[in-house]
Amino acid sequence: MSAHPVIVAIDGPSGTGKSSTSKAVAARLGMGYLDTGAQYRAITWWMLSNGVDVNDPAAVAAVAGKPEIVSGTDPLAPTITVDGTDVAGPIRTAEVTGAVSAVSAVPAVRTRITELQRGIAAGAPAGIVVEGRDIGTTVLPGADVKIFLTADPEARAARRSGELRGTAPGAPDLAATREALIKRDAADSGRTTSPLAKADDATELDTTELTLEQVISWVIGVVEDAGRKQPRS
Ligand SMILES: Nc1ncnc2c1ncn2[C@@H]1O[C@H](COP(=O)(O)OP(=O)(O)OP(=O)(O)O)[C@@H](O)[C@H]1O
Ligand SMILES: Nc1ccn([C@H]2C[C@H](O)[C@@H](COP(=O)(O)O)O2)c(=O)n1
Repeated sequence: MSAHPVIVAIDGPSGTGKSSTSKAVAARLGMGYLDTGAQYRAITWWMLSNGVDVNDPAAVAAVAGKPEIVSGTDPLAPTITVDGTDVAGPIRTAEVTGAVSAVSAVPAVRTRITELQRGIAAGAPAGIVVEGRDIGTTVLPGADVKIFLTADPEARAARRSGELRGTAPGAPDLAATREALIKRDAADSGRTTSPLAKADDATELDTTELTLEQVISWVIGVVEDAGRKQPRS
């Protein structure tokens, strides 16, 4: 048996396949799964729903401790609630996507959400795959496995655009999707507190030319290797 439940950090920009890969890896290995972007989206949704000016960092910071955000970590049925309300749908609107980078750049928001994430990871009995932007660098610097996924903006925009066309009538075209994605990456990488970044000890995988199944298999291989290397108890 492993000395402790394995913790896997998967970071990278939007559309690189973090969520799809993390969910599948966690499900196949019987681990928990945490989508940290959903938590930042949830607090952003709450700010917008409560009339907080998301472009005023002081106003956001003043109420950052108010909403109660609860994440369910079953990879086959991940959930997210704010003050008891299921927000899995509302957090994916264009309005939330457009505001989330500003809200998540506020240090008080990051402190609050980081504490939440660390608590969830520490309490995961079978280990957990945590995906986001700063998991390997800041949230869980001691993670057993750190992976940083990348892909060309064109591939990422095509993936997102296909996904949006399938679910949202009147969704933005490929060029608009690419532009929005690059803008969000720049904001997430450029913020002062805990920006999107590869940890020095993370392994980078470019997924541009890979199928989702190839990425999943590669990550499972890395996680299984790390489990084998753990000291036995
Ligand atoms: N290697 C791949 N090849 C083709 N499509 C992929 C690949 N990886 C993911 N996808 C598809 O791309 C879309 C975006 O993937 P996913 O949501 O997992 O990315 P993400 O990195 O979590 O993005 P975000 O940070 O914005 O949530 C999904 O429709 C997914 O099925
Ligand atoms: N660890 C994280 C995860 C996410 N964010 C912010 C920045 C993203 O643009 C936004 C939404 O994430 P997504 O749902 O697209 O994965 O949340 C962050 O700052 N740190």
